[in-house]
Amino acid sequence: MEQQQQPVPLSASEPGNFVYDTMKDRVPRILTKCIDVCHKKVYILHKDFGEEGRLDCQSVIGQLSQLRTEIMTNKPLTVLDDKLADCYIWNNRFNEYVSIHKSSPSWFDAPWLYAECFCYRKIMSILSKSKYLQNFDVFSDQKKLALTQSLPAVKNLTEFLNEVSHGNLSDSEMLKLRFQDFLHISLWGNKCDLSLSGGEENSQNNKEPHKNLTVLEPFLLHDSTNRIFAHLQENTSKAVVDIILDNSGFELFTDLVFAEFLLAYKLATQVRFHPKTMPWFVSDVTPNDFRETINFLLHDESDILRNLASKWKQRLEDKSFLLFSEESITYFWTLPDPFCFMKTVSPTLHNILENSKLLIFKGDLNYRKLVSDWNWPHDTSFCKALRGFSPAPLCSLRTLKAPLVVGLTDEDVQSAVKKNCDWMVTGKYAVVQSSM
Ligand SMILES: O=P(O)(O)OC[C@@]1(O)O[C@H](CO)[C@@H](O)[C@@H]1O
Ligand SMILES: [Mn+2]
Repeated sequence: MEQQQQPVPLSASEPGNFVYDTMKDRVPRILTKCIDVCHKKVYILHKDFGEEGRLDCQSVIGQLSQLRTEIMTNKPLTVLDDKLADCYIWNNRFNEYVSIHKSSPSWFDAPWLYAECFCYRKIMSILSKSKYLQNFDVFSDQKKLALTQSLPAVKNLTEFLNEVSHGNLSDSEMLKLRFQDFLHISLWGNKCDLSLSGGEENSQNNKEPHKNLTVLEPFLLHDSTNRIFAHLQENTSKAVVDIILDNSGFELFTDLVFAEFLLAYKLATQVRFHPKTMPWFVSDVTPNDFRETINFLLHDESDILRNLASKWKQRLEDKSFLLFSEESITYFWTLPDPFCFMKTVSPTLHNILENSKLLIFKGDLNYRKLVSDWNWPHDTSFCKALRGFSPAPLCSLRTLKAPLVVGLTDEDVQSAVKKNCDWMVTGKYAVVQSSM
């Protein structure tokens, strides 16, 4: 029996793979877009705040440019000197790394999860120290555009939800089929991600996301949907479901629609949403994005969208939708830590999740953190890869955009490799995996 290698964290230390290309090309390209966005602010800040405003903006641009150069030339990461609540935790991670490795982490040699997350935390640090850009979301315009360009799909999905709501789902088999539809629509909504696209527009161009879902089935390498449905059908008296969100725009809309379906058909009594506490991986949802999305739909010219958005506004008021926005709870989601550290690092959040009936983790970065971003053998069980993280029954709805995956058989892997050598990193393939 060959001794299985101990899995290790992915890193960009070896050229010629997706992780290396991400740090060498895609992350610098995302930073260039940030710099361009800030350049457009110089004129406005100069007009509104004179020379002081212009200099403040130029200083941010200079620091972002320096960050980009440091990444591209594999310089060491640094400690942070901002006043944000999690600053000490990041500096603890830096010092822990130095004490183990006897040298500072560098952008290509540090674990990829640490380095990539640190890049977005560094952007936040630079903006937080500026006088006039400290609350500026440098990704805001890209996230707004992603939503407006997905409007045709948003409208068609709303019509589908209305049709289903007027249909008869008393039959459990019909309910299961519609559950499958809305879960899969939320899953495939994860393709709309601006980090993988390097910030390039990546909205939902399939205008009828609820049709031809069967066409996508060959790309769904593992599907625990029925197991998840069975779990939600058990004792539905008090059923809190948590959605740990990923991308704003179309994906957020599909998550809201899925949550609406769960509540309308009594598969949940409350849905709690977990956004990121700061702008993250370009398109990840902040509390502001969540509120602005509902507010944007509230003012759409179509009454079906306005009606749905006003229902969701009401749900936020009656708490059947609950949005976590308090930084003392949300900060964990933007740390570099694998989720198996949550109980120690953020016991408050872990306690909250322990009251859940089901935790739904959306997207690739959350998957990476569920499995510690380690290069596990593909046939490692999903539960083993969680390394003991289980505050409640959980599942992951993930389109594959990073070179790691667990819970697959050899034939699953071989058939995907045959079709597309980049099968793990294009977002074309997906898994629905659960701890149950
Ligand atoms: O979490 P998401 O939005 O599904 O994907 C995030 C992502 O685009 O960024 C990282 C690479 O830059 C990978 O985890 C993945 O490709
Ligand atoms: Mn994302």
